[in-house]
Amino acid sequence: MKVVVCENYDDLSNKAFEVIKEQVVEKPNSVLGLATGSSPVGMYQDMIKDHKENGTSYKDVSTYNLDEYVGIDRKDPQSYYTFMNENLFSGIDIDPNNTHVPYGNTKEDCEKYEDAVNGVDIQVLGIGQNGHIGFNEPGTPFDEPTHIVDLTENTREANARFFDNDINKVPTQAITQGIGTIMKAKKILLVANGANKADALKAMIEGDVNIECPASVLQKHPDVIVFIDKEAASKLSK
Ligand SMILES: O=P(O)(O)OC[C@H]1O[C@](O)(CO)[C@@H](O)[C@@H]1O
Repeated sequence: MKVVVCENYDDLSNKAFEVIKEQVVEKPNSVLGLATGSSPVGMYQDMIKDHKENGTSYKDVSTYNLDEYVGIDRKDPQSYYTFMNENLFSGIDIDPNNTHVPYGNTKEDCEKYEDAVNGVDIQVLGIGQNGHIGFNEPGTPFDEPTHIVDLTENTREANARFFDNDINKVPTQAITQGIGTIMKAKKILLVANGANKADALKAMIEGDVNIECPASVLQKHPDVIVFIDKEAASKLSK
């Protein structure tokens, strides 16, 4: 696992963007695994800016997102489908038919998505304060495929900021790629910033590989690059 401590959020976003750009320029029909949450927003802004200024094209790129709330309308402003359209897809030349965000709440919905997610070249990840990746909460087996998950109180509290600061408005379940799905990606690019991620990053990078910190599984992946700011790195021993 390569860990790069960056000056600040803009710096880490830009470094992460450069990795994506290199991938897409080298292989125009790349498959990107994408994440929501606030962490990758700066990287998405850099992708949009670069597309507009330098013409980097995403027309042959396919994307598969990690997760979506259960029971939310796709057009809801807080759905991850809306998030991706607003924060990335509408700003680049990607073919909407090549973008995929999971949806549904049945075993069949999960199996269908699991079968569709194939050949991901780079998987972008954020990390939850409790070490979750995608919506794989602590205790999730490492070989789990796409599944429906009950969100923890901690995750719902962290996401209440998007729901008028009212935890009761935060959905209680999500559909998420499993850790087994995520680990199949050829390369993993994790971005995180802020002191509230410092414990999770310490457990992910320096802790035992343990299902209590889902992100610790990344220690077993052969090609992981982590871009974090100084605050997020503040609890690392070196
Ligand atoms: O980037 P944020 O907003 O801190 O979120 C971190 C993680 O939490 C989630 O948004 C889910 O709660 C993940 O999708 C994301 O990786």
